[in-house]
Amino acid sequence: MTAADFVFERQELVRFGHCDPAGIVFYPRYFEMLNALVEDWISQGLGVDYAQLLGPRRVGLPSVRLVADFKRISRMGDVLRQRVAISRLGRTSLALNISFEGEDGQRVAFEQVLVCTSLETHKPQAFPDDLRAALEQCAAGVQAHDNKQQ
Ligand SMILES: CC(C)(COP(=O)(O)OP(=O)(O)OC[C@H]1O[C@@H](n2cnc3c(N)ncnc32)[C@H](O)[C@@H]1OP(=O)(O)O)[C@@H](O)C(=O)NCCC(=O)NCCSC(=O)c1ccc(O)cc1
Repeated sequence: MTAADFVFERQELVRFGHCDPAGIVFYPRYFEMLNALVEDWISQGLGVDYAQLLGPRRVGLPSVRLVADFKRISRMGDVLRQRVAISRLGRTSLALNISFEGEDGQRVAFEQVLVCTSLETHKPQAFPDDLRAALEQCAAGVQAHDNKQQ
């Protein structure tokens, strides 16, 4: 995964409330950071309001697969660079690679698969048109960038 593959990036400060008595990030807090990152990418990066999607539009994006590799510890006051890459866009599913990095290198690497569902039936359904168009545009941007590199 190179920098050109990432479609969304931001920084998050590690706070007191993220840490355990050992003074390092407690791993469930990383999953909360991951969830917030994906919500904000969809709303801010893709321009599809996540609260509207889950609320009035009744579209869910539950995770069906989530793998985490914890490579280095993080402490209060660290700034984590958080980056999202699309590894596969299917009919109803979206596979992501997500990286949290500190000054010493990668802290956590996630592989996540989300599935688009109806919150009425909790069954998989195709992505709504606006979300699919934004995801396709995002993935195509990375592709175009990759082609330029070659
Ligand atoms: C989501 C499901 C309805 C999908 O049903 P399935 O029977 O698996 O559907 P399908 O077999 O048709 O698969 C659907 C797609 O997912 C893909 N899929 C399904 N499982 C997997 C796994 N394990 N790996 C990769 N891809 C998968 C599959 O390949 C299909 O892809 P497409 O080709 O792109 O269509 C069902 O798996 C389910 O209900 N799982 C439980 C989900 C759950 O409870 N997750 C944890 C809680 S969700 C959560 O925390 C949350 C946080 C924040 C939010 O905003 C929303 C939810």
